[in-house]
Amino acid sequence: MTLTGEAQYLDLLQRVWRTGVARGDRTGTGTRALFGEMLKFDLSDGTVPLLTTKRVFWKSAIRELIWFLNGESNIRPLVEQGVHIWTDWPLDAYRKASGEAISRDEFEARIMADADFAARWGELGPVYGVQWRRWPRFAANEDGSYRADTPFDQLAALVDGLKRNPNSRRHIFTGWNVPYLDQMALPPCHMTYQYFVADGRLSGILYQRSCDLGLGFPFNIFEAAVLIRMLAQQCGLEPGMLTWMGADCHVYENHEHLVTEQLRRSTRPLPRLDFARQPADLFSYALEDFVITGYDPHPHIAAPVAV
Ligand SMILES: Nc1nc(=O)c2c([nH]1)NC[C@@H]1CN(c3ccc(C(=O)N[C@@H](CCC(=O)O)C(=O)O)cc3)CN21
Ligand SMILES: O=c1ccn([C@H]2C[C@H](O)[C@@H](COP(=O)(O)O)O2)c(=O)[nH]1
Repeated sequence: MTLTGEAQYLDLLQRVWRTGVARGDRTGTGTRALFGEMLKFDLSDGTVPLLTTKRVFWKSAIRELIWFLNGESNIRPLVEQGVHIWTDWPLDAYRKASGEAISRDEFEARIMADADFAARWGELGPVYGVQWRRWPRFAANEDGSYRADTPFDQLAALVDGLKRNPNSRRHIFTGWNVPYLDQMALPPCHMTYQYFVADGRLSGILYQRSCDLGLGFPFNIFEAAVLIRMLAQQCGLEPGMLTWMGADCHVYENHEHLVTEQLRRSTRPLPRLDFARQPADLFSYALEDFVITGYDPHPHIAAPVAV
């Protein structure tokens, strides 16, 4: 039987948990993993893959997506909006550098209160937003040396390309800027996006090199779908399919309670997304523009994030 929608995710979660290979990992937590998986979500009926077998904080996800689209790389604007998902990495760096046993709440309070502190300690490096909107670019001098040129806006170029040349097979953007990876708090996980226009519909593929199925996936798949919807709205297209390709698909060993509980639950209909208005461009959306209806999830399941 071919699984659709959220059932595919639950199936993957179960297969990874039951049959995944045990692997040590960078964080020291331990994972079970399968390599090379694909899931497909039909967006053409207006629904979005926002999981129903646990509550997903979709407003945080949209705020993160808007933060990427704004080209941001500092946690301060997220923290100011009550989004905590990126705090642990700068917090860990600060604790190691200062030796202070500062709590997460205190750290976030300082980030909000003190702009200089935020500039020094809230920075994630040239992560997603920077590469999406300001990929560094160089121009050759006559003597063969290079000088910095204006950065390249991959997202603006993508929208332009989708409008001007829908049949192109080159509608791609990526955060994987190899020489800058070691300056990033974390190299991109949802790293490459490609789009396809046919019969007036926009489809997309997300290639994710590394996926925390418990905590990362629910945000990643929803944001990838929302981005297709935004691009489609901007380009006068209808939504098509979202294909998700996961390379290292893992479940952290300390997420057993999440897996067990979530697999016990039955899926409910996926919610739909509508837009309250048509913003002028891809970079002018606000949270209020996203109207989610029919979201009736099972309760949230808390799980620790591996840092
Ligand atoms: N191990 C790991 N997993 C990830 O998913 C992940 C990283 N690291 N590092 C970078 C980003 C940050 N992202 C995160 C980080 C934390 C949550 C998280 O804790 N989510 C909880 C609570 C959300 C909230 O409080 O708003 C959840 O239940 O969804 C989700 C995504 C995705 N990424
Ligand atoms: O959007 C994201 C960001 C991160 N993750 C997960 C995947 C891994 O568990 C970690 C990153 O660790 P690496 O050692 O760099 O692979 O974060 C995610 O699922 N989604």
